[in-house]
Amino acid sequence: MSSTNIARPFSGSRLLLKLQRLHLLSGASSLIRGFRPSLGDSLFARGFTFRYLHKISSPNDYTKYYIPKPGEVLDFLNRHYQFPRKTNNVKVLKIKCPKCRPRKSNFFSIEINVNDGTYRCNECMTKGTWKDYMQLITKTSTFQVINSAQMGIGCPSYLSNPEEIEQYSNELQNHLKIVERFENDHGINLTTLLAYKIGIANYYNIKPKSSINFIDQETEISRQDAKELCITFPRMAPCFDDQGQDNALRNKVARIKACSVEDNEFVTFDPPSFHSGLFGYHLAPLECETIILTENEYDAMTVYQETQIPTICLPNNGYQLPIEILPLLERFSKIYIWLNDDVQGQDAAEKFAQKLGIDRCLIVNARCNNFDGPINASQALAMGKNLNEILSLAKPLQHEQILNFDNLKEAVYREIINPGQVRGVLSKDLPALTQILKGHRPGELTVFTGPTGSGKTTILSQLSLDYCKSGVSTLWGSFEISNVRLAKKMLTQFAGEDLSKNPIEFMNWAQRFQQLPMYFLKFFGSTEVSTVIDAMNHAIYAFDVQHIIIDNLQFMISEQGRFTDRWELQDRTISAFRKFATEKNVHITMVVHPKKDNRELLDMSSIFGSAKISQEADNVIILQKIESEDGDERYLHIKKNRFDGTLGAIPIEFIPDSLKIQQLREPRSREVDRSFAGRYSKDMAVMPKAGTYVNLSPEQFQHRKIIM
Ligand SMILES: Nc1ncnc2c1ncn2[C@@H]1O[C@H](COP(=O)(O)OP(=O)(O)OP(=O)(O)O)[C@@H](O)[C@H]1O
Repeated sequence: MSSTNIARPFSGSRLLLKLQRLHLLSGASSLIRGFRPSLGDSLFARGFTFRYLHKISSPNDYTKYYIPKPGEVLDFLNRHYQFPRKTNNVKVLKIKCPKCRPRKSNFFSIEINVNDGTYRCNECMTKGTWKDYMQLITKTSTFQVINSAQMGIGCPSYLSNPEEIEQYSNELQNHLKIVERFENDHGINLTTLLAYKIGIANYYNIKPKSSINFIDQETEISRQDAKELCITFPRMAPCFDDQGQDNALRNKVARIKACSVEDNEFVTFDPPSFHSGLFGYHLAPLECETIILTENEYDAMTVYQETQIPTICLPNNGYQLPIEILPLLERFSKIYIWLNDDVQGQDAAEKFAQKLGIDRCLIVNARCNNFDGPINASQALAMGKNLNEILSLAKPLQHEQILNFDNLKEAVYREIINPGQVRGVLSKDLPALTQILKGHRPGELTVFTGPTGSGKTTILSQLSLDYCKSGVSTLWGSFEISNVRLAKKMLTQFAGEDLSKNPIEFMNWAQRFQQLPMYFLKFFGSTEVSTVIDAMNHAIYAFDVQHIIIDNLQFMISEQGRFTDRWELQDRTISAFRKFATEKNVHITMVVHPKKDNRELLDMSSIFGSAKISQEADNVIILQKIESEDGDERYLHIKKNRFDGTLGAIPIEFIPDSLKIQQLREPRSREVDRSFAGRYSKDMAVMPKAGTYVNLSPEQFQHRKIIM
């Protein structure tokens, strides 16, 4: 490869000027710090320099447009023991200055505005925005959230040569059938495809288990990779190329999303780990102030084709706007957010508007109050709607505490026509769990308990992976076992096989795994609740986390509260997590150990601590273990379900190779099932489908019988 074409990492003052023009300076310091000329010719070094943008995850990554939510400033101050004093102005509080050396004269010298978080010290004259204050107070070490790639699982560099990647778009015109398909199925014409640099390339092993392993002459296991023709959707990022003739700041491919031509369900990213870049970013000229953000590539191309306004889409599969791309959007003063006009899409749109700064965002509703209107831009085009008109009706996000009937009406209607989305994300591995709980919903607290070593972590690992594969961004707080052990368990479950028996497949599965929105807290053992909450807050802002698993409560608060009652500390902790789940609209699953007693079956009263834990929980699941002549039998026993009250139990079996559980289709021991159901006849009396006991309506309950 000739070195003259290599895009070099950012350096020099010219670059700083250009970045200033682009409003990218907040990321620039980290870029300069990330400059590593000694990396030589490695793929990592040959790639594009914007990878350095996502090195730092700290409050500094907040956009300058960020405005704290109502109550956020006070909540943060209390959590960090700042105990503010009142002033004559209700909007202004006095707090200590972290920069001034504590003296009597400068006590409470900072005045902070509780609405926007701006502050000023009357002693040292330091002043700044809310993000500056958060950074002053919070130690960066608090934000210890990592992903699987940072744990060494997966592949850090490109799968293909970055120079080859740049050529993919030239291939499109050799595949006219694919171009025709875009035109006929989506109304997207060749000019638009070329503008977005849509390409064609071969990728390997996109479909799970598609490669073939065989033993060659030397009796070594080899693998034959399965080739897949893919449509490529490039994510573009600005890159400084000072080897070029005009020293220009260009847009280069930072990452590729490749979708199988045969079946667009099969998708891979190259490189697999996240790199900051956006589909269609290059279409926004330097002076451009407005941009549209859509859900996917098809919507982006449709909107651009119809409006000629630069349009980008979310960079990953699912509702995630990673913190690394915020600097790319910093230069726009107006951002239209055009996601699906349904419950999940509008929830995400509001969250993104908050993240990007509500004052510069407008939310597009494709339906435009028309109940049978289109759900997204692609449908709007297919229905012959005028996309410019839809865009012109976009509205800013309402202040959270001011709701008028119109807002409510639209939201209620969205819930009525999308009951499935209200019920939550379905479990693919355990349909019986969906049958009882109806789905995995944001804003809820699930308490999970069971005897020691009965498989709680194993089941939660599997379930969290199950939801994560459906796009639920997940954060694991494993306070008892190390993240590496947990990730190894999860990877085995993800592959569905014992990879130690088939190590040749490791890299293939690891690459897939690292593309999931799965994050881990680095804390281990006893950790202060406020520190954990800070990190959870950060993970929600940075990675749009929707599900948080705490394993387990006792380990997290062990060695704390020595002088206070342990039960009281536990109650306070559970209340804090309950409040957090509701306020941040995330699902928290908390593992709580049971009390030590001799009962064979656990009950609500078996949960360690006071009754507050089960009162605060929306769902209580007990992993029951019953000894029988054929070994032990386990059940997932749903003891509380605030959503619709359905309770039940699911007999499960364990598959040691994949470390997964599955619901038992044929009861192994009828006697055990009969005795279990007998004891819990209030919760369950009938077996409507093999493998599940679900409770009955009061009328049916009169005539209950056990069907086996
Ligand atoms: N249903 C099951 N049947 C048999 N073995 C299981 C089952 N589930 C998990 N195991 C195995 O039992 C061991 C302990 O599992 P796990 O760590 O998930 O239990 P736990 O309940 O979380 O433990 P602890 O109470 O220590 O937190 C693991 O080796 C796991 O592979």
